Amino acid sequence: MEMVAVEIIEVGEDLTPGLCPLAYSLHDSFLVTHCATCFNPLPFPIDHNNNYNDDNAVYRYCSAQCSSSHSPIHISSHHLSSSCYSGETSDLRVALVLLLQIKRQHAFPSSSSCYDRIIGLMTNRHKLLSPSSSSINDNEFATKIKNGAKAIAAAASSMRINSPVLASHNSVDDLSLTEALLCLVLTNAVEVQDPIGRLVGIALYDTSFSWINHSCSPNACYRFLSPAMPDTQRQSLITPVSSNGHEPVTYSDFRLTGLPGGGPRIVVRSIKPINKGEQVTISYADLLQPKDVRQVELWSKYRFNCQCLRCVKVPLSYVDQCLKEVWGSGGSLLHNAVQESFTNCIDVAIDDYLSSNDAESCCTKLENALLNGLCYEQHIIRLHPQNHLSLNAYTTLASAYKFRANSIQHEHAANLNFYRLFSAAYSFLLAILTHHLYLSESSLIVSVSNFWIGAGESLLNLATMLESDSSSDLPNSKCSKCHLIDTFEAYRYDHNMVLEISKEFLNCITDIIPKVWKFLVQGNDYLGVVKDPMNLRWFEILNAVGNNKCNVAGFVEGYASQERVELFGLGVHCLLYGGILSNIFGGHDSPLSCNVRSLLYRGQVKL
Ligand SMILES: C[S@@+](CC[C@H](N)C(=O)[O-])C[C@H]1O[C@@H](n2cnc3c(N)ncnc32)[C@H](O)[C@@H]1O
Repeated sequence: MEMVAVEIIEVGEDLTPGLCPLAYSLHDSFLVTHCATCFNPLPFPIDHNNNYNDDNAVYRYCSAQCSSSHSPIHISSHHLSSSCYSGETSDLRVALVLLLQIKRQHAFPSSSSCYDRIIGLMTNRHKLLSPSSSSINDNEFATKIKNGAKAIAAAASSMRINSPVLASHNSVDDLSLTEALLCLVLTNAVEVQDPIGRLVGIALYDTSFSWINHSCSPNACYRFLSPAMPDTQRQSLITPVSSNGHEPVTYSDFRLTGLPGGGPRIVVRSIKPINKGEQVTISYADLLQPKDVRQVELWSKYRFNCQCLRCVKVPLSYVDQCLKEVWGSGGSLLHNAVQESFTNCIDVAIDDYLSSNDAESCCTKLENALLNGLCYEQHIIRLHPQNHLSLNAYTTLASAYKFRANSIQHEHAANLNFYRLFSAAYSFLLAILTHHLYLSESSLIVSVSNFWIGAGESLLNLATMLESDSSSDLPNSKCSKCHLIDTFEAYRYDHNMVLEISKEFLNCITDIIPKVWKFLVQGNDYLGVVKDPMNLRWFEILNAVGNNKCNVAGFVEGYASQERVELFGLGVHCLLYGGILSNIFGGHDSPLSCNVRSLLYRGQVKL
C-alpha cells in the first residue's frame, strides 16, 4: 500500500487533519517526567496535591483532562513495566494495548494467515521473525521479538485473573498473534518528540498515516499536535492506492471501534511541491546519514532495501558524496576502513561528554581528530567538514562548549566568554554546512531549520551576555536589506519564494560574517583554520595545517561594541531564517516557530 496526493500540493501544506493514535506509550525513562497522555513534560516539581497524580501510580498526568482520557486499557498496559523483559518496554506496551482491544472486541483475525496484516497494517512478521544465516544481528532481533511477545502474552494472561473484561474471554493466548502485533508495532509506530525535540515515546496510527512509505528524499514530514492545538486542516489530501497498481483500496480486515482517546495527534505536511497522483513519502531514517548507514538502518528495522531516487543515483548524489567524504584518502578503497576508525574515534570522544560529563576531554579529542585527522596506511586522512561524522562532532562541540561555559566558576569569566563564543561558532558552522546540503536536497529542511534556530539562539544569547559589559544598547534589528521579518510573519510560502528567501538571507549574512568571525574563533586552532565559513573551500587549508595545541591565552580581553552589535544582527538573521523554515515544515504554531517568536519578541530584539 502507498499514499498519493489527491490534488496539486504546494510546499508547507497540511495533508491530513490531526490524526489520533490507536495506541501510544512513553519510553520507560520518561514515565516519571512526562504526561502519559499528551507526552508533554510535567511541571517540576510535580504537584502532589492534585487528584490526578497518585504517588504510587506508574503513569503521571499534566491535567485532569489528560488523566481522564487515558483509557483503562492503556493504564492496564503498565503490567509490562515490571515484567522480566530486559529491553525498552514501550513497544510491548503498545502491542499489549492492541491485543487487549482485539480481545475486548472479540475481533480476532480469522486465521494465522491474516496476521500478515492486522487492522489493515502490515506486520512484516515473516521478514522480521525469520532467522537469517547471514547476520547475527538479524537473529538477535528475531529472538528479541519472540521474547517480547512472550512477555506480552504473560502480562495479558496475568490480567485475565484481575480484569472482569478479560475474564469473559476464553480463548487461549495466541503467541503468533502477539508476535504479529509486536511486529506490526515495530513496522508502523513512530517516535514522538516532546516540544523540545526529545524522543519521549511511540505512537501507532491507523492506515491513514501508516500506509505512507519511506523515501530518503521525501516530499512530506510529520509533526505532533499538543491537546490544546486546533486542527487547521479538515480533510485529508492523500488517499491510499495499492503499490502494484493505482486502484483505490479498501481492506477486508476488521477495524477496531470505540478506540480510547488521548495520545499525541499527528499531522502530515508537504515539504516539497507534490503533483496530483504522486506518491507521498516521509522519512523513516536520519537523512543526514550517508547512504550505506541509512541502508543498514532501514534493513535492520524494516528489512527493505531503499530504491528511492536518492539511493539509486549513480554516481552518488552530491549530498551522499559529501556525507561520507574524507580528505587525502589516496583512493576510495580506503573509505570504509577509514570511516570505521573515525567513527570509533568520534564515538569515544562523544562518550566522554555524554557518559562521563567530561566536556573538556571531549572537546580536546574531537578538535584533535578534526584538525589532525588519522594516520592510515601512511596517509594522513581528514574528515571533510560535511562528512556526517564532522557534523556530529560540531553538534557535540557546540553543546560541550556551552556546558563548559555554564559550569565554569565566575572568577574565570574570560574563559566563560570564549567557551560561549566557540559554542556559537560551532552552531553556526553546523548550520551553514548543512544549509549547503539543503540547497541540493530540500528534504533536509527539518534538520537545517533546527540548526539555524540553534545558531541564532546561541548568537543572540552571546550578544546579550556581552551587553552587560558595555554601555551601548543593542540596535533596532529590522534589517534594511532583507525582508526576513515580514516573510517570517507571512502565512503561505511557495517554492520560488523559498529560494528567494534563501538568497536574501545568504546575502545578508555574507556581509556580516567577515565582521565577526575572527572574533568568534580566535584562540581555537580548528576553528581558526576556517578563514571564511561562507566559502566552503576553507577545509582545503586543513591539509596544510600541522599538529597544534589550542592556545587561548589573552583572549576576549577587549571586544568592540560594534562586534556585539554584528553578532546580534547575525543571530537575528539566523533565527528568522530558521523560523521561516520551521513555519514551512511545521506550521506557524509548531513549538519551534513559537520558540523563535518568543526569542525574537521577549525584549531582546526590537523589531
Ligand atoms: C509503515 S509501513 C508503510 C505501508 C506499507 N507499504 C503497507 O503496505 O502497509 C512500512 C513498511 O512498508 C514497506 N516500505 C515502506 N517504504 C518502503 C520503501 N521505500 N521501499 C520498500 N518498502 C517500503 C516496508 O515493508 C516497511 O516495513
